[in-house]
Amino acid sequence: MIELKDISKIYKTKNGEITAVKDVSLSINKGEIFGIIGYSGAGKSTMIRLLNGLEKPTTGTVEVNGQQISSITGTQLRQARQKISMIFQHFNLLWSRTVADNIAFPLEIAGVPKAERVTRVKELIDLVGLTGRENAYPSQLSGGQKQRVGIARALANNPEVLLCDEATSALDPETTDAILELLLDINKRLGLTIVLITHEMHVIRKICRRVAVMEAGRVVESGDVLDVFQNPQAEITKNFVMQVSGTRESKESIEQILVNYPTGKIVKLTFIGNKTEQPVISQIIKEFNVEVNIVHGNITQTTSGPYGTLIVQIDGKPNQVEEAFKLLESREIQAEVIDHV
Ligand SMILES: Nc1ncnc2c1ncn2[C@@H]1O[C@H](COP(=O)(O)OP(=O)(O)OP(=O)(O)O)[C@@H](O)[C@H]1O
Repeated sequence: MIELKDISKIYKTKNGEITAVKDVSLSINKGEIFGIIGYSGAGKSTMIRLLNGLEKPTTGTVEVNGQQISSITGTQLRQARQKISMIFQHFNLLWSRTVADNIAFPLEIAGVPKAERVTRVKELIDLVGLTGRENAYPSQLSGGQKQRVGIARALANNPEVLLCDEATSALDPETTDAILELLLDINKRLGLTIVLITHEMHVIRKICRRVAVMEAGRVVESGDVLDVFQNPQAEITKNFVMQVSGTRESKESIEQILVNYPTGKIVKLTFIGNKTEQPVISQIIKEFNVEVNIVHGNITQTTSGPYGTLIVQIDGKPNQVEEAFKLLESREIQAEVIDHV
């Protein structure tokens, strides 16, 4: 559906060249929700602009829905862009138009006749849950409602791809979740391909099936969300995963435990899928006569299943601790010994 091949984007500025995107190759499947995560300056916005043809890559090719966006121009590009819609962090609504008229705007531009527009706007208002608010102005809406208008407007011309540029970054956590649920629902109902950029792992965890992690213009890691959560490779990915596993907060407790309990091992266990439901801790206590102190525990849902982390101190005779590790390994539970913070 979307193919990025060896993309680099170099901006020429007064102060020299800036490489915003470097050697990126990515494949995004039709109908999937794909996340691109990175801190500020990683190159995410540039990636979005390359995907919708607002920027041309310096090298490499961008193909969307069978069309090489990176090489077409003029009418051809305008037509292709009608099938690539976008929602924004600050909604970008027209403040002097009502909800219904904002949603009708792209239909007017596409030359859709009035009667058809009215029907379509009604459908879209129902789809995003804004029934009853048709005649309100953006200034009378909450942030979540504004983003619902943004989503309805983006869907007006039946796009194939929806690009989400930090679409929930201006919203509070509850509203963020409601908007992410709506995106998930739209993805399921319409089979729409969604690419979202964010700096929040929570967003990735909640709705993406696959993720690419960007740092300094490069994709440093990519794969299925659960795999990346269970086995993050790059340092930056580990930091992002800590955002959802809550292990960052437990740093102090681990420091304290290392001081208070110099014996035994502090271990981070990572469980995924149905392994989160196994009673392994009670089993290692019973079978190997080890002591287990729980330092931190957390379980969250991803679209591919649950993901849990548990930080424990395991103490006992060395051979028994070793046996306990073997049991964990045989259950495919990842155990990582933490010997410093
Ligand atoms: N039009 C431009 N001209 C010059 N440099 C640019 C331009 N657009 C982006 N850059 C630079 O490219 C790099 C990547 O920027 P980009 O906006 O893509 O990152 P980002 O991950 O989206 O970060 P943010 O969330 O802060 O926008 C930055 O160093 C930025 O200053």
